[in-house]
Amino acid sequence: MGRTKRKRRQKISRSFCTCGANEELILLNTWLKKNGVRRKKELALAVFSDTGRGVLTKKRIRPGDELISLPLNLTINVSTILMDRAFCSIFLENKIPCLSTYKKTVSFQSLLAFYLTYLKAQGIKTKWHIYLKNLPQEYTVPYFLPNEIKCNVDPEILDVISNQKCVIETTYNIFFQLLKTCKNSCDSVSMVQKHFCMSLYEWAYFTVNTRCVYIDLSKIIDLKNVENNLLNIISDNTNISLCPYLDMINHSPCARNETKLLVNKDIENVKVKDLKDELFLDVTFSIYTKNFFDAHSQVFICYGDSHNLKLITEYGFCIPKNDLDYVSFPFDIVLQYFNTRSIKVSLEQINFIHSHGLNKDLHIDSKGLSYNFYGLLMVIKYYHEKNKDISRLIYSAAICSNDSKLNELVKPMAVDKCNLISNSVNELKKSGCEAVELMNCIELMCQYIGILEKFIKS
Ligand SMILES: C[S@@+](CC[C@H](N)C(=O)[O-])C[C@H]1O[C@@H](n2cnc3c(N)ncnc32)[C@H](O)[C@@H]1O
Repeated sequence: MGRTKRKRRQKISRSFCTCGANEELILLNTWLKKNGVRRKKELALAVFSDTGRGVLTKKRIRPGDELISLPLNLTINVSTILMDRAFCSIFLENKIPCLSTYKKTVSFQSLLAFYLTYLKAQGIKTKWHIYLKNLPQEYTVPYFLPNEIKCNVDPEILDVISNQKCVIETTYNIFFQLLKTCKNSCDSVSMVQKHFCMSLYEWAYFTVNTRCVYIDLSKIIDLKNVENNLLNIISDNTNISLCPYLDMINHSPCARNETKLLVNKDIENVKVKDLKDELFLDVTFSIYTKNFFDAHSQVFICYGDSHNLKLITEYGFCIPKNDLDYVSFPFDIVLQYFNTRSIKVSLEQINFIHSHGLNKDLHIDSKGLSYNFYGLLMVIKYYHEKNKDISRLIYSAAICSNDSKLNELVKPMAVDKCNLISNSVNELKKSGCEAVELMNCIELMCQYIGILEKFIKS
């Protein structure tokens, strides 16, 4: 390749602009440095044309390199909440006996979101205000789509949104009630009482959803033997934390990384009552990459092997032509379909299907029918045939699943679904709405159409 061509190519691949002059980000960098963040000097924040804001490396990065290391007290984790006496008082000094009334009813994610609204309400009075200022103002998840658009969005996506709505509304109502009946009237509590509203809570919920990192603190803090503690209302584990700067790194399915918690050996099983901010100065959370990154390219980590339904609904972005995508067929819909085609399914067959778990994970992906879907169709087609040991047949399906008669059995259903999705996509395109969250839904629905068309042609 000649020099001019090489230069032109470099220009094309450098589709980003750095954020060096952004005042908020300069403040964030200064604050992080002052508080002990260690990160590769060559990392800088930049806005990329394809992924938006992310982390750029100015020099080549190699597998094994540490990207960022944060002292634990520079992350917002379960101990941050437990050490915040005023925040805890909302639950512990309340007219409602909230630890028993709401015992195991609130997910840690919801509590962390509530804590974020509490911090946000403090304005510049919280030590986190520079971090909070640099968080996105809004999120591109379909949860925020207007109702008139949602009616044409795929039911799979709508299912996730409706679960999110249910969790958000239930926990919002609990926190709203607790703020009303809280007996502590210190400044920080009054501030959150004044500012707490649904839009702030939704923002906080999706901030946590899109940015949290898994950190298991169970070896450091004794979170089991706690009575009369805010933790009593938590229904799940507390292993998620907000990590400034680390949460600026975007996702790539090809990225590989690992995290390490480096703990001073004196710190072990600390009792909740003994928690102190200084304790965690010597505990650091580090992330290491296992990839090469060229100079002047974006650094990525992997948020987990995720199909687009999850990426779109939980994180607000999608990966084009994601191999992990699949089209689901709920069992009751499949049964309805058999009914309309006069394909008889006996009670005996239904029992067999349930006892072998073949009523779950029924889907089609780019390789064809899922194992369970294939097994289910075997039961439908061969269960009553003499000389066929159905259990053995299902077992053999794990090794070889190329009975084209079984595909034919459900192709009309795939055709119907494909047409339905195509019509909905056309309606969505007609809406004129160009919001990222809608474009992502359309991308996923088109991916579903592609998967189904391939299956129908097979
Ligand atoms: C942990 S944050 C990463 C930093 C974020 N871009 C920012 O500006 O603060 C996760 C969010 O970044 C965006 N994101 C991450 N990976 C992406 C990708 N591959 N393509 C597009 N957006 C991505 C999504 O909005 C996601 O919710």
